[in-house]
Amino acid sequence: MTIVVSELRRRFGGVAALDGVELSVRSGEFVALLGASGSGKTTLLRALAGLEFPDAGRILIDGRDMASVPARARGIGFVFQNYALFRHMTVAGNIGFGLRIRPWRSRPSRAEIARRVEELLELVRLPGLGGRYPDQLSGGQRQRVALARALAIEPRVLLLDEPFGALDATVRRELRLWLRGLHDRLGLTSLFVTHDQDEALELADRVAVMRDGRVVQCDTPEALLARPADAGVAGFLGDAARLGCEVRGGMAWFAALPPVPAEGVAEGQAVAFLRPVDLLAEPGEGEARVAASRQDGRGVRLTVAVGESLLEAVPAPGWQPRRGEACRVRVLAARVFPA
Ligand SMILES: Nc1ncnc2c1ncn2[C@@H]1O[C@H](COP(=O)(O)OP(=O)(O)OP(=O)(O)O)[C@@H](O)[C@H]1O
Repeated sequence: MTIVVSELRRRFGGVAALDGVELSVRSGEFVALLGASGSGKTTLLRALAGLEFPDAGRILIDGRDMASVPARARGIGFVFQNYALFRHMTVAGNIGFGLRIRPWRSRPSRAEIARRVEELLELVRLPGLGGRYPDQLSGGQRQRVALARALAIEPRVLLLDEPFGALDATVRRELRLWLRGLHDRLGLTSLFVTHDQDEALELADRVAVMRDGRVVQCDTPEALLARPADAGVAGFLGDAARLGCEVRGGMAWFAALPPVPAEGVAEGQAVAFLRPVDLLAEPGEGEARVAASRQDGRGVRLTVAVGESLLEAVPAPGWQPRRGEACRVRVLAARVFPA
């Protein structure tokens, strides 16, 4: 299923929640919607699901205009962070709900619904738990039930709004990798809202960055990090430090770092975004000093004091830096925009 959104607008009083959204999702793609709070992510997802009515613009799903298609007829499954399960219903009751409320003509038989529910419980790795009530499950299990409920109608498009927002980091990571596998296996087309950039960059084929009711860039994680469309996107992604500089003769010049190429950027005051992996700290007398060193999942990260700034950097291979040690910092890459 392809999804094409064009010129989509939705106002709430004085607020333009959607201000001309353009987005195109290919069949089978997993796209993350990433953006600050209030940028319009949930409103866009709700409009796609048919729960919100745009003031203007179009939504095409597999080429079909959705304007007059009600939510139930869109063939879309959705999971919201606070889309609570029905507490008075068992897990099996919750999962089969979407099938039981179908018009009788398309409603499967009771036996067929029971069979399908068992299949879905297997799929979300909760076999045998159909008789439990939501209160008897962990948060992660509940979200998997919500997912099974969304999948019961055999949607081709899946919309997820911070589905794992309330879970702790370890469960969250495990569930998102599992979800990505499920998406691939079922051949779904998925849109996933998050404001966790690691989640977006790890999971998605492409990430659509939203700001002020618009998609400002939609690209692969690699392309977003390497070529952010503007300073706003660059600042939002990749734990980048922001450093003032001046562009002269195709180079960006810093107060206390060596210059880097900045081709195509207008001469004058500019701002550079430097990710930790862009800065290589090497032993030796230089202007910088090691302020701190820590190990994270991606290896050793140094905090180096350079002039007035504290910057995150990676150490040269084989070097075991000590705190306070002098070093030199090489800039491997930088994204530079006019100030
Ligand atoms: N029903 C509503 N009534 C009034 N204003 C609304 C309504 N829904 C959304 N808004 C406003 O529209 C803007 C976009 O909201 P939306 O929930 O889409 O943002 P979001 O990117 O999903 O934010 P978050 O990450 O905090 O969930 C916000 O300014 C919000 O206050």
